[in-house]
Amino acid sequence: MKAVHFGAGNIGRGFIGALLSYAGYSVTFVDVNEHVIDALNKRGQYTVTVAGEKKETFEVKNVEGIHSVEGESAVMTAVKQADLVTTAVGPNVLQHIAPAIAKGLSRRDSQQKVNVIACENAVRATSELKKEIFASLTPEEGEEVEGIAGFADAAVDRIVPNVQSSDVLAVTVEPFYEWVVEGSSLKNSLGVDEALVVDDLDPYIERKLFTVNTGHAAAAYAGFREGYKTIREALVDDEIKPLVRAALNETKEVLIEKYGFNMEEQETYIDKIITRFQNPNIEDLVERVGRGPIRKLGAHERLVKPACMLYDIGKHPQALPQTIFHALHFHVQGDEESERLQEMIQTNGYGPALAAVANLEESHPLIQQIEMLANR
Ligand SMILES: NC(=O)C1=CN([C@@H]2O[C@H](COP(=O)(O)OP(=O)(O)OC[C@H]3O[C@@H](n4cnc5c(N)ncnc54)[C@H](O)[C@@H]3O)[C@@H](O)[C@H]2O)C=CC1
Ligand SMILES: O=P(O)(O)OC[C@H]1O[C@](O)(CO)[C@@H](O)[C@@H]1O
Repeated sequence: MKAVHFGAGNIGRGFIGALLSYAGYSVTFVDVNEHVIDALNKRGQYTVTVAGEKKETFEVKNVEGIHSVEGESAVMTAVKQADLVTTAVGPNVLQHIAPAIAKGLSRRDSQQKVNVIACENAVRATSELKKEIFASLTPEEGEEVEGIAGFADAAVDRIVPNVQSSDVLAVTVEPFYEWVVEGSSLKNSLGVDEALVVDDLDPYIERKLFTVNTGHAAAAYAGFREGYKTIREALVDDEIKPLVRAALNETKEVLIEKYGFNMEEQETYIDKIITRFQNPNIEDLVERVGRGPIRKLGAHERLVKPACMLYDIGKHPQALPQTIFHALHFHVQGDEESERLQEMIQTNGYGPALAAVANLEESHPLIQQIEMLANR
């Protein structure tokens, strides 16, 4: 079985690539980072360190790389021959890789099926990728591709921090992982026993995004504001851990209301996730977890969406707006979104800046609450 995976970064190497290789796929990584691609081709394998109570390492074998720009025709050929195409490039990059995937898919043998799965932290990222792919195809090509390619949405959960190492391929992961794939869209069997294939992804993706990612963001943005370097340091703070829990209690209400999750199960899920954030064997920087604040403050994202859902049912969230207010202070040199956000705030103020990035009216109660926090 052949897989082509776009994005040989933390999740690409530390989670999806490793899982696929273990399941028997040969994995061709496509990336813009030539050092990573050269190293993959030179060595054909890399080391993953699992940071549990005991550190364990294993080798991911049967891998190679293609540079996405220089190797454009090789990318097309790889997609043309693949059984599976996956991505972990970041939701905003999907539009840039879509044309190459479209080219490869449109040149396939019409009998040979393929699955496409975007493994990004976003609700229904594969559906977004599919739209971008079809935008590059003629109606005839689109019809052909629709017949042979299964576009399955997915949720990915594993904390994979940045590591400082002289080995460009080295990656450290937490022991926990969960890959949930919506089975109804698959065109053929995924062949990965570790993947959880479900009929309806919505409850899984929203539960994950509004618990793991909301909680992580709450720790990162409050931690950044208080001057902490890592998530673990932030969670030792007397005020930050209660804020994270309060934010997750608010998203818990949304999840119970929308999907009927069991209260106790959700509380156990929250406890487990906070314990994962505090993993003493992982150094995860608040700058990594908070990166890209404009995307994270989007209308369908981990902070604004659950807050708005609470207002919609007549509730008055406190911890989520407080977290959003912290997020509006996130400013890291080199994080282009954080720099742009600060410029927007300086020009227009907190409320209008949030209204613009979250696509809300300035009269929305969340914007009013942010203005109140800003004027305190
Ligand atoms: N790191 C984590 O703990 C988790 C990350 N995710 C999601 O996984 C996705 C990737 O995140 P990470 O692996 O952490 O980021 P990363 O920055 O480590 O990896 C992204 C990779 O994509 C590559 N890339 C960028 N533009 C490209 C292009 N045009 N063509 C090909 N490759 C390109 C980058 O060079 C990089 O190697 C994101 O959507 C993130 O939300 C999801 C769960 C956990
Ligand atoms: O910043 P992104 O793109 O969501 O990806 C990094 C993510 O990885 C995690 O650390 C673990 O899933 C998230 O909480 C964090 O948001």
